[in-house]
Amino acid sequence: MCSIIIVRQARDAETDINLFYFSDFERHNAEISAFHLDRILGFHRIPPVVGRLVDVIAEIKEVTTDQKLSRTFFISPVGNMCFYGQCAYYCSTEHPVCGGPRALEVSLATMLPDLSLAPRRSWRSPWRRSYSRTKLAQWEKEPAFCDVVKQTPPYDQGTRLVDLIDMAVLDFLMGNMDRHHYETFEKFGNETFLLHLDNGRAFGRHSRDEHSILAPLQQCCRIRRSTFLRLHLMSLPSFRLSDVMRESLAHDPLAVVQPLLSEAHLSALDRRLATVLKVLHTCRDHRDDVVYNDIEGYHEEPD
Ligand SMILES: Nc1ncnc2c1ncn2[C@@H]1O[C@H](COP(=O)(O)OP(=O)(O)OP(=O)(O)O)[C@@H](O)[C@H]1O
Ligand SMILES: [Mn+2]
Repeated sequence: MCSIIIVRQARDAETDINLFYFSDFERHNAEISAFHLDRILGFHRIPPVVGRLVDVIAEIKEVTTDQKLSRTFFISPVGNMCFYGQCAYYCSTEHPVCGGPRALEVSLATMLPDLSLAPRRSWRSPWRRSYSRTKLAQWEKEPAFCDVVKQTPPYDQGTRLVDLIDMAVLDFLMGNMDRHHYETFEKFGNETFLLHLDNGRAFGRHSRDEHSILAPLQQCCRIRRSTFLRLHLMSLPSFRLSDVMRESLAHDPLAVVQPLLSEAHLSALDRRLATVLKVLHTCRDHRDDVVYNDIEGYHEEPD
């Protein structure tokens, strides 16, 4: 296990609407919830992430061999054991990580094989956001941007484009604007799946939907048939996405402390799913090449 994210924000707090997405905190419950959502959507592209209650004193302070980390522990005015560690941003007394008084919620991600055994390649997403407060990215200015992408390797062959659109659907549902890159295992070349790593900035807002995250779907009007069928299934009352997510997240060890996602975040999932299906409906009204058939021999199609 590796890749720890620590609780920084109350579960119900919404990200400040005046913050750029790149200034948002990363949330441990978002990493956990993203793993569950990715699996429920049938993608299986996020390595398992699980919640744990860690004892700040017994499991960090008393066992660390890192002198620099050790020196950042302190007891807060209300008697909680806190630390701030060493990093470029948010590592100061003003941004402490505190136990209550010593228990701390964290997420742990399954460690991928070492890079020496399974090298990975990082790809810039064509729909990445500009990291500037003033500049627009090319995809925000050009309505026919997808036509360019479709002719550009590796998106001109195989499943890469529909895989990217799967990732956009996942990100729209959980409100993740922070998908600038994605990774693949080098060994499989371009005939491979995408890894959906780094989901800590998802589930920041439940009262707003960020439509621009859906740009790849909206601009390309293309989707895997398996994804389309799964989305349709999750919109039916007996398989409602929010219900399946609630049930799935209840299995996480942290669920006994408090639900991993608040009800507001769960119902945002249903609302956003309806939006994705609406976009697909509009696409299918205008084009007949929307559905990429990745499951031959299955004949039923939802409306
Ligand atoms: N489960 C994992 N196992 C092994 N390596 C991982 C895992 N998850 C992420 N990584 C690697 O750790 C690095 C940082 O991860 P991540 O992107 O989540 O952090 P970040 O601080 O948000 O980075 P960035 O600023 O690039 O967005 C990346 O190089 C990624 O490949
Ligand atoms: Mn990141």
